[in-house]
Amino acid sequence: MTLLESVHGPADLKRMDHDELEVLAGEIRDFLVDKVCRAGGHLGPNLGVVELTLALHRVFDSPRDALLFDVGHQAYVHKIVTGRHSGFDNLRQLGGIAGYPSRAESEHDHIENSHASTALSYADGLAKAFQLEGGGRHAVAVVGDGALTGGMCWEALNNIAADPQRPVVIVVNDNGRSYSPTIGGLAEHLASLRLRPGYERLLDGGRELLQHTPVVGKPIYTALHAAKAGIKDALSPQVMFSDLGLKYFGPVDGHDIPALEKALAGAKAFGGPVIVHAVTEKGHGYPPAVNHQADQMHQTDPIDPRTGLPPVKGPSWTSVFSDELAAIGAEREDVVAITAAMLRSTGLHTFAEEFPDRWFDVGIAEQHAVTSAAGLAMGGKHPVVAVYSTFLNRAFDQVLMDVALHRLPVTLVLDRAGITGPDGPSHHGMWDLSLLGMVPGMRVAAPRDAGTLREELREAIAVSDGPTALRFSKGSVVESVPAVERLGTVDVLRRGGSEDVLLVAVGAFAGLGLSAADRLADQGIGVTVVDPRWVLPVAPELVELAASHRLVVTVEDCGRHGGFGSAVAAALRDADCDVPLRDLGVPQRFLQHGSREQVLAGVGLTAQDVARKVTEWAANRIGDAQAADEAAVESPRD
Ligand SMILES: Cc1ncc(C[n+]2csc(CCOP(=O)(O)OP(=O)(O)O)c2C)c(N)n1
Ligand SMILES: CC(=O)[C@@H](O)[C@H](O)COP(=O)(O)O
Ligand SMILES: [Mg+2]
Repeated sequence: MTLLESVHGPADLKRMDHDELEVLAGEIRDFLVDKVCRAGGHLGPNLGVVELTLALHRVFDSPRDALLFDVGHQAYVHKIVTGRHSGFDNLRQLGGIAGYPSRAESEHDHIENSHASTALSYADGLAKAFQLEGGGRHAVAVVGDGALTGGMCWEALNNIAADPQRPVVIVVNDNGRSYSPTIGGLAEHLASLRLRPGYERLLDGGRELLQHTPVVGKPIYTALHAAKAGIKDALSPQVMFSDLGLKYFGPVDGHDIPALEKALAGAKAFGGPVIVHAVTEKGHGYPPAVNHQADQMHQTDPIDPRTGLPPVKGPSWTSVFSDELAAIGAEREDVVAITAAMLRSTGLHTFAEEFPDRWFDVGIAEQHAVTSAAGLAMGGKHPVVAVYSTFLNRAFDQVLMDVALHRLPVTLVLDRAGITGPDGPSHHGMWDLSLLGMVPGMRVAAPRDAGTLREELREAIAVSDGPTALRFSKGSVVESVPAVERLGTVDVLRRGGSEDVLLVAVGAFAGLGLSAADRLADQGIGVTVVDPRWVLPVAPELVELAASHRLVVTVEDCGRHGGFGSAVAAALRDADCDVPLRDLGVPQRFLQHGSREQVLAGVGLTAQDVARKVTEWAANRIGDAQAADEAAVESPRD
């Protein structure tokens, strides 16, 4: 039996000596490479926190002490040592263990939200609760250098530092990177701390040396001790944290278990707000990750563990956007690009390489990204802010009040819109249409293929009197889903041969709509399928089309509450059009992880499901409508 197999909980770690822990760390690394290469996941971040996680579980007493992981993508080791290593064959798969902490999986898990920069706020709240309960428990937040660039962290630090008697342990997992190297003044400050020997370590070393230096040692030590404050400021510019009222321990080698345990034990005993600055290496121990130029295997699809290479894939929504924006950038020098620490994964890297002065990485700070874009627009630029759909949630007020209120030409590009799959409930991009539908003057496009993505991106960037947004899915994209005609902004993809059913398919669901129409045609139900292209506001041509059919069905890869279907229903009401409408979309629930296809099937968003539902509705509605037509003929109104 390996040491890893002998670990069923943190207590097993506390029984090990440091030699055994070193062996265990090696076994965990081999385990991570093997399992994550097969399943995909966050290999780099987790390889970087092996020793840190072991030390945390040896010094603190989870779950009595709360170990909080910011984002949570780096919690695989935590899961391994809390009795879940057997679940890694199904990591991030339907029914398998989640890629983030999961309260349903373990009492050791707390934060399920994978949105960054929240852990310190949770820690502040938990510390207050522990204090009210009489103390004795520790709130320990592990936050990356990237997450620390998020605004919520600084709101939390301000509060955490407010009470010097309230223990909060903040462990900064500083590997110098988000996906790519972390940017900004804070990152520079952390780097300056990393480059200086830890003040405590230097003091310990000096004390040791002087106490063993006969005769002159003692007076020199006494003099140095008197000058301690000045030495401290000079040796390690930790003043930012200490000026905030936070005790600082570090920098500590994040791969040295004894050193980590010493610092964490000191922090645990301190009894107030304290920072332990652990310096780690993303991908540590696995050269293909350490040397991975783009992002040190921050998040990887299944790869060959020997080569570290993923399978070659076709064009993706992101790659099409990436190339088209760069082409637009060559034509429009007012176009600038903004990323929130996700340059490559949102496809802005091509633009950045071609126009090095016209792109900005703001850190994991979507709120700042949007309002900074508003500033750029006020300055005569046309900013393109590329974020994952789900991360736009935290910048809603900035979109509403900093951009739309001023009718500024900012274009939001929402990648990973709709069900994403393996990253679970806080990553599905199922909120954007409901949010943006509330924003006066906002225009939202949902391309259905590579061709319409290029076209609608250009249309969006051509708008100068207000905000626009584009939303598209995660993964591969088809080049073309052809239209038979265009009515205003609406593309007709298929004429149903009758006026029975109008099926309005949003974005990537165009293919789904056409497949459902094929099934319905086999049953003799004529379905006209259209792609609205610009989904918000609802186009008048769509209302006209609806009015000429007996039943309207909308299908969207977004939450139903306040989504596109709701907007169409409102537009029909406003036009006094009483054609019955049924809206299909993602149910307003938190949906667990699985593949995109599995999650969609789980909520009835397959061609078969859509065809079955339309059949039921059509049978009732069309029958009713025909009966009403016949009645009208027999006894015309007076
Ligand atoms: C609000 C938000 N924006 C973006 C992301 C995407 N994201 C996931 S992990 C990550 C980088 C985190 O860097 P860091 O905190 O340093 O952790 P590391 O991966 O280095 O361990 C980003 C940008 C996110 N999870 N949440
Ligand atoms: C943790 C995080 O927010 C991302 O790393 C997430 O895993 C999205 O990954 P994709 O880029 O594969 O959608
Ligand atoms: Mg980092």
